Amino acid sequence: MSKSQERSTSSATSTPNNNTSDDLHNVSDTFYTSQRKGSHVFRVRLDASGFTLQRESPSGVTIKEQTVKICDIVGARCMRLKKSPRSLTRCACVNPGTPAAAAAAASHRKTGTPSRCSTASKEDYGACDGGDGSAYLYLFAYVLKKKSLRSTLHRERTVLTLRFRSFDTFEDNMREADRWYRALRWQLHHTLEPTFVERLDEARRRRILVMLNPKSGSGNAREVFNMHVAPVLNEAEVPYDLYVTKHSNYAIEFMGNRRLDDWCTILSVGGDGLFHEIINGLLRRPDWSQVLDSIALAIIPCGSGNGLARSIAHGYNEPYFSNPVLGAALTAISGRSSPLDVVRVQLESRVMFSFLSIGWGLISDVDIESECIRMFGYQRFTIWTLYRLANLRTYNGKISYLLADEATEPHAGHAAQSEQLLKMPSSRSCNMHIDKLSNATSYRRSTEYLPSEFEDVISLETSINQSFRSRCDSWLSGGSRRSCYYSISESVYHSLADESEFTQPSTATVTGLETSQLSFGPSSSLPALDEPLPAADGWLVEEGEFVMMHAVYQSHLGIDCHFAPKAQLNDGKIYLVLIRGGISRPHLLSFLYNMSTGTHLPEKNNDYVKVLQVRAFRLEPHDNHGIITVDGEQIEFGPLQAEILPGISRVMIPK
Ligand SMILES: Nc1ncnc2c1ncn2[C@@H]1O[C@H](COP(=O)(O)OP(=O)(O)OP(=O)(O)O)[C@@H](O)[C@H]1O
Repeated sequence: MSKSQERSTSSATSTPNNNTSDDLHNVSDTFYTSQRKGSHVFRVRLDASGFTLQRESPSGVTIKEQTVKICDIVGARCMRLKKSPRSLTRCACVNPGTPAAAAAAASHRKTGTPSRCSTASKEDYGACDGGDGSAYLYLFAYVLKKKSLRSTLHRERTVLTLRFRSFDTFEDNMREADRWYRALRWQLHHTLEPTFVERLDEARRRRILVMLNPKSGSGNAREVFNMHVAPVLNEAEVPYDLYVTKHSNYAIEFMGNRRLDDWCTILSVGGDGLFHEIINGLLRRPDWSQVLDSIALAIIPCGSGNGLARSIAHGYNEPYFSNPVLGAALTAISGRSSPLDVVRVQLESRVMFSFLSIGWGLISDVDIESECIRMFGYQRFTIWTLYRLANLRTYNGKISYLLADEATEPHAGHAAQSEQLLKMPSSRSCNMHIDKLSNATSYRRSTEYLPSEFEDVISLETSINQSFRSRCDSWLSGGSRRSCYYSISESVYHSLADESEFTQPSTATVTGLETSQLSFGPSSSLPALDEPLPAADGWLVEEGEFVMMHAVYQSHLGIDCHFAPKAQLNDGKIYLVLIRGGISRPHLLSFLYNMSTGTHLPEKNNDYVKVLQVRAFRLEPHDNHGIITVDGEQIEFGPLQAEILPGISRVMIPK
């Protein structure tokens, strides 16, 4: 690139001295690009709305304007070496011009893998980039797009690259890039809720506790996290501590006993069962109230049901099916949360808490009995439903309920008083980094934004396969002089060598959880389970033969089961759906079939199907057999009563 094509410094905004806060954080500059027909000019501006790129023709006419919205941007990096096909060729790290160098460069181009320079030491960089003192700012965004008019929205990774080369030395150029970087961090910071900024210090502010169940769903949660979640956390510079569960109830013990004040988000990587354990662990703490106030929960759907993840995405119009994990990862770092209703469930022997559903009869039978065909993934539910339709069972029992106030207002307050913080020793961390990933990355240059000849100065790239970025931090460490400053290598793995108190399942504790009456979380406002429910208090009753009862408080029970379309995360209502014995098979089949679209519920209750919006209910089965589930997990069979605790916890929601 000739001097005349370099970025003009005179067009840059003035240096920060004596500027107002807005001037400091709204930066703008002019970038020039090289091409045969002449240079093009880009006016680039960063403000509260995001990055705006205004492309001008050589004659000064604005040809196109694009904005990368602030809500779609996750983070940025300043780096020295631009990772481009050209630099790959130049940086073959063997003698340039030799057949080996040419072969290496060709191979890098073909596979899209980062060149060896990506992990080279900083000394190598000087040699590889030919002494170029440019600094680069990479901006990572996930932009909502449509492939075609008919297709649905999906998020596409977009990397905007700005090259700073006005100054003679790399240090000066890097200082300029850093100014943009800091302005962006400031703008991003101001999109966060107070909970995520009012922490003790910067390091703890957005730290995430990741709890991962390696056995959930088809057993690939670990790979999903490494390949698709860790890269996004790295790009956003959100540090995390990863714990891998070692046995059933591990998360309950962990959440119930550990000090949690290092984290402001708990990210559950697994299915609804793991999330259930996390909620129950938190609510068995004496300080449950403070903890639920200061920690938001998030979920990466890796289970077979994934009702909560689907409900959150649905509630906020976040695309789900195109890439559920990406959407959930972005949600986990969005800096926005919503109160979440939790239901207190009183069993004969213990109390538990639920965030999704309580079931008795057909759907619970399918949920549990289909475990034996788990290898079919989500399809197991369809297969077993058809089987159970052919062999329909009914159950005898009594269901009492208190109707919810139609005009119930969501509220986020906690009813009960909290006690002293439980002080537990900190977990030992083994400081292991995430497994190295080997796969190639396929980059697509977004022609929609910029022609490829502009790549010298400014470029936007999109990628479907994001695997290489998971080592973004170590790449930085290897390649950037500023690596200490930018690396977020403080993220740690705790699972493999962690010989903590949770290494072996504690039979005593687990058994204790199952059987003993534990008093935790908010207390009940209902009569005891063995006491009568007075009609004078508003209790109504349904009694007889039932095909099923399902009480649901999220819109979706699974990715494909839109069970309670009206339900919201925080509406203070339980949607109690009753199907009576005697319903015809075609009627039942139509009900089950339409659950995927949310059109299964009758507009008006009829003799066989009833939908009741309640705030509490009691189930008293008259048989001594059957399956009862809470959040999709089987619990002991017997009477139970449940009441809604509106907005008692918080979940992360999309921006
Ligand atoms: N390391 C582990 N080994 C065996 N079981 C585990 C382990 N960790 C957690 N579990 C148990 O696995 C159960 C199911 O986990 P999870 O909900 O993550 O997956 P899933 O059942 O496939 O998903 P869904 O609940 O959405 O159907 C949890 O209730 C938990 O008790």
